[in-house]
This record gives sequence, structure tokens and C-alpha cells, in this order.
Amino acid sequence: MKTIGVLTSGGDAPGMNAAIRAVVRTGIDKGIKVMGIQRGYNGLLNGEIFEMNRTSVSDIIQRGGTILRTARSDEFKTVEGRKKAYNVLKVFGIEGLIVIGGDGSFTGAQKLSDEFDVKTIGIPGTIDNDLAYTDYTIGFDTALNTVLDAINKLRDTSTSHERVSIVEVMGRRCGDIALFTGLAGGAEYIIIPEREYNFDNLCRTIIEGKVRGKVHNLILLAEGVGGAEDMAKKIEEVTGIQTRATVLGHIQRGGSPTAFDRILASRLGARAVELLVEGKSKRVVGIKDNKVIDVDITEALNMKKESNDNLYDLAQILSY
Ligand SMILES: Nc1ncnc2c1ncn2[C@@H]1O[C@H](COP(=O)(O)OP(=O)(O)O)[C@@H](O)[C@H]1O
Ligand SMILES: O=P(O)(O)OC[C@H]1O[C@](O)(COP(=O)(O)O)[C@@H](O)[C@@H]1O
Repeated sequence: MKTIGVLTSGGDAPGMNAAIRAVVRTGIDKGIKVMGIQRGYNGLLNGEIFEMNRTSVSDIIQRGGTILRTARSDEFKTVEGRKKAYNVLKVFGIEGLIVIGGDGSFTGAQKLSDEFDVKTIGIPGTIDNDLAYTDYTIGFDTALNTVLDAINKLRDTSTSHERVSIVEVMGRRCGDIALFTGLAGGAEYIIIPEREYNFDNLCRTIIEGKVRGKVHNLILLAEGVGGAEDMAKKIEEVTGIQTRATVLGHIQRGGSPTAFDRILASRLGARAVELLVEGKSKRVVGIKDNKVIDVDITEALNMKKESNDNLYDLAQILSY
């Protein structure tokens, strides 16, 4: 393998830069030319491609976002679009493509390999932690710490006013951000797509807590379940306790990556290059029990994420 390409696609995540750095420097260390592709599959279709060197990835390990930028591409979802992408890769002499992104980006890589025999390797970059084959995705840990910082601040004001505070966090189909920060932040209630919740039960928990002397109530809500504002109004109506909603939004996607995310990104970036050198393709790298693993893309995409029932139950017991 003489030349490889790297791109970031879908939503950005803190730690993507550390992954790009690892890909570029591992590639150069192995005598491979590394091409950076800007703006995901969009940039690939437009030929936004340039050669990277050791210096192009200097001073980025600590930065959030992605220096390669990211985008979503509808054209790439069509077979004609992917044929065009294949032609661009050929013109630039790119023999292997490393895609840093989530399940949508991996699906694109899978199709590119199936239809045009392009060698692809995926690196999981998304704050949602919604990929079943890996224990953690790059960006998740940083997002958790950002949310935790916000929760700590909200607790202060919520306690002073003896209010209920609902915090809506990202996670469309996966409640991991809400669950992990709910446990770490001592939330009274966690609402996630994986577990059914009952509104009356929620209100009862709040009222009982007040009677027992709780001075605040913190509810962690995953965005996939519903709107925080509406829920706040309904809770206030039923319980009579002032309730405020905070939607954290894209703040969760930014910021300097934690040590955990930088180390994860460095390990996965290096392994992705090694796999291409070994002649492997259509695989995704991940982490299982602190060991770097690689799995067939199709298999990885078909895996169903196990729900974290133990953590959910623990959070419930500890919140009482
Ligand atoms: N079914 C698909 N077929 C081909 N390409 C896809 C498919 N789904 C997503 N992609 C490509 O991957 C990009 C990123 O996917 P998206 O779901 O937005 O983010 P993520 O990778 O974070 O899940 C899309 O804009 C599209 O170009
Ligand atoms: O604002 P955007 O970029 O359209 O996307 C918002 C979504 O991106 C995420 O941060 C990550 O989702 P993906 O893994 O699909 O990119 C979600 O939690 C959120 O719902």
C-alpha cells in the first residue's frame, strides 16, 4: 500500500483530531503517503484532497472538532455518487480509505468496498456511543465530562431555588450520554430510549423526594425521548414544584478531548493504518475490555447494542 486517504464524516466529536494525527504519523512511519480528504464524502466527490505530513497534524491533539472539517453528503448515498467517489480515489492513487465517523459513515464505507472493491477501514467517532461492537466511541468521554460540568452548575441554582431541573442531552437512539452522566451526576431520574418510563411514576418520585427533604431534583433526558420544555411544564403542573429545562445541544460536541479520548483515538488511528498495511479491508476498529479490536463492517453494523440495565438500576438505587 503506497497511498491512503483519511476523512471525517457525520457529526464531529472531540478526539477526531487525535485520530487524524495518529493515522498520518503512523502512515508516514510506515513509508505510506497520507492524503487528507476535506468535508467527508462531500469533499471526496469534489476532489478536496491534499497530501499531509507530520507538521500538518502538529498542535491538534488537544483541539476539539476536526481539522479536516466534516459534512453530510446525499450524493454519496446514491450508487452514481459512490462510482464518482471511486473514480476520484483512483485519480489520486488512493488505495485505502480510513473513515472516521458513525454508523452512517460506516455504511457508506461498506458500500464503497462492496460495489467498487475499495479498501476501507472505519474508526468510531461520535459522542453518542451508539455502536454496539465497541465499548466506547471517540468523543463520548469528553461529552460526558462536558455534561457533568453543566450538571454541577445546574445543581447549585436548582438547590438554591428548590426546583426540579431537567437536562436534555444528545442521543437520538442511544441513551448512553444521559445514563452515564445521570449516574455520575447523581440524578434522581434518567429517561432514555432503551427503558420505558412512566410520567406518573416520575412525578411521584419528585413529590416523595420533596417530602423526604430533597432540596432539588435532577432529571437527565435523552433527546430521542422527547422535549425537555414540554416535560418541565407538565411536571410543574402536576407536582406544583417549579421546574426548569436546559437543553445542552452542541456544547456537548465541542471542547478539548479528555485524556481517555486522546488515548483511544491514538490507539485506534494507528491500528486502522496497520490493518490496511496487512491488506485488510471493510473492517472497523474499536475497543473491548481495553483491548483494540477489529470487526467486519457489516457484522459491526448488524450488532444490537446491549442495554446497560445494570447501570440504570444502580443509578436508580443510588438516587434514593
Ligand atoms: N445508507 C447509506 N449509504 C451510503 N452512504 C451513507 C448512508 N448513510 C450515510 N451515508 C453517508 O455517511 C454520511 C454521514 O452519515 P450520518 O448518518 O449523517 O453520520 P454518522 O456517520 O455520524 O452516523 C452521510 O451524509 C452519507 O454521505
Ligand atoms: O446537529 P447535527 O450535526 O445535524 O446532528 C445532531 C446529532 O449529532 C449527534 O451529535 C451525533 O450523531 P451522529 O453520530 O449520527 O453524527 C447526535 O447526538 C445529534 O442528535
